[in-house]
Amino acid sequence: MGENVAVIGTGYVGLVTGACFAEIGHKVICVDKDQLKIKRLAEAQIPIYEPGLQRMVAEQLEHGRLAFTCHLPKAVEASDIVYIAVGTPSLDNGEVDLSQVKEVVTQIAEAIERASSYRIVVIKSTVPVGTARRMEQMIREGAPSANFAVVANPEFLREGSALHDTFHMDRIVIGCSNTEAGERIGRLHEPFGAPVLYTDRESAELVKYASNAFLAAKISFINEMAHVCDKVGADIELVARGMGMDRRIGSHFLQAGIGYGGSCFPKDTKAQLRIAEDVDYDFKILRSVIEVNALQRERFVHTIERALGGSVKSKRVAVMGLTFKPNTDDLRDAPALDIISSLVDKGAEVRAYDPVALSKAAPLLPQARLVEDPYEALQGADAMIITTEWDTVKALDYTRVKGLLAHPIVIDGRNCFPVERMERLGFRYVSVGRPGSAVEGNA
Ligand SMILES: NC(=O)c1ccc[n+]([C@@H]2O[C@H](COP(=O)([O-])OP(=O)(O)OC[C@H]3O[C@@H](n4cnc5c(N)ncnc54)[C@H](O)[C@@H]3O)[C@@H](O)[C@H]2O)c1
Ligand SMILES: O=c1ccn([C@@H]2O[C@H](COP(=O)(O)OP(=O)(O)O[C@H]3O[C@H](CO)[C@@H](O)[C@H](O)[C@H]3O)[C@@H](O)[C@H]2O)c(=O)[nH]1
Repeated sequence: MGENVAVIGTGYVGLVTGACFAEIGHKVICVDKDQLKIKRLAEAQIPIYEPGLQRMVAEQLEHGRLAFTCHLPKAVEASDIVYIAVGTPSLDNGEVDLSQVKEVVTQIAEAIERASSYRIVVIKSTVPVGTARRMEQMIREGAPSANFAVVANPEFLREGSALHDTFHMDRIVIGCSNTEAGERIGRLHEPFGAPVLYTDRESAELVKYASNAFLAAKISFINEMAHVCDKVGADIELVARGMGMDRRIGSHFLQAGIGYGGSCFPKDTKAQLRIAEDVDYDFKILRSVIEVNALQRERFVHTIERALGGSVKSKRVAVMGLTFKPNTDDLRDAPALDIISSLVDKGAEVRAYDPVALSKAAPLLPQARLVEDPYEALQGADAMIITTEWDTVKALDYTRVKGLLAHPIVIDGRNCFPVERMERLGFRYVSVGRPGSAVEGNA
């Protein structure tokens, strides 16, 4: 049976959640305080690049199963289940900024009090352990006579494959203190066909941070192994493949490169570290994971310097890819941004290409020339630098690329090509952790 669901916050998570719930037959109202965004969404104009999402939103709007509003109280009144999917960014000290969550919880409490019928409030935003319990207290204080339950239901989708991830979830984690409310949230998800794990709310909140921290650890581990490979002449791709064939390890998240970025791993690893510190626990592994990831960007800049004879001063470089990974236009904590800033500080002239994020990147990169045509970026450059493994970058005509570059040097932070292929084409090819493509000198 379809439920009436309100989703508060129309960022990646809110929008994908709302559209997918509508797709499986629920009636969904998405709420945001950004009026312009809501006006555009109501016309099926999507502010993010996410394959398939625009079409799904347009179809669900047409079917009348999806609506958009700025009016939170009305949406809560019209719904039995209220999802919170607002942002939880990092503060400078690594702590999670819960101001967006607190703001909506206050408004939800007022609306529930007025509605005077049962509501399930679900926190989907990534929040520190204990937040669901504190939300319940906040709502109780703001709505003393309300009948409600608070459930923790963290989100595990990845940007760029968000719809696929939602329809092929490995698991749904539902943290609740009230079994009936938890089971209703389980039934809400039934059409997705994923296994459900019911937990207490604190454990559900921690599953989210633990999962991101563990995946980030896999990445930092393989990046450290890549440095060892460079020094001993082994091939990180083969090492990762050999490790991944062991089902206890698994083959995912063992791609060496320039480190993780994005809106989640950097902030969530810092938040988990902070959560541990708050209970007087020094989470040593996680501290190293974060440190290694920061170093990875610096090391890549040193690799570029060494490949260009020791300095990038007055060198022109073409940077391919700005987003933190392909198939998204999200630039939050994208490694390319730090790498470009550092190259510019060291005196390089940077031209950068990205297939979808140039307009979002323009205010963030005033020091670089942003170009829509990758070949224009490469014309006369001293080196090509690959920072995001976009298909459009991998599919360039590399014979033409070689002809355009002033020096045939490709420094690939994402190991896009077999070393032999690039050598055959006549490039000096520098990549991560592979024999024949390391650059001399210490990392
Ligand atoms: N982005 C991802 O891939 C991803 C995946 C899993 C989990 N998460 C988590 O999900 C949460 C949301 O992430 P996101 O990337 O979608 O966030 P976002 O910052 O892109 O979007 C948040 C939205 O909430 C809106 N908002 C803020 N305050 C509001 C209010 N008072 N009323 C109505 N709307 C309000 C903002 O206008 C914005 O549109 C975060 O906790 C994040 O850690 C994100
Ligand atoms: O083997 C790998 C895999 C990923 N990355 C990098 O890691 C970052 C994150 O990638 P990915 O996890 O695919 O993207 P996100 O969209 O940030 O998704 C992560 O963060 C989300 C927000 O919490 C979670 O919901 C997802 O489960 C989790 O994968 C990117 O910079 C990737 O380039 C690597 O360097 N090597």
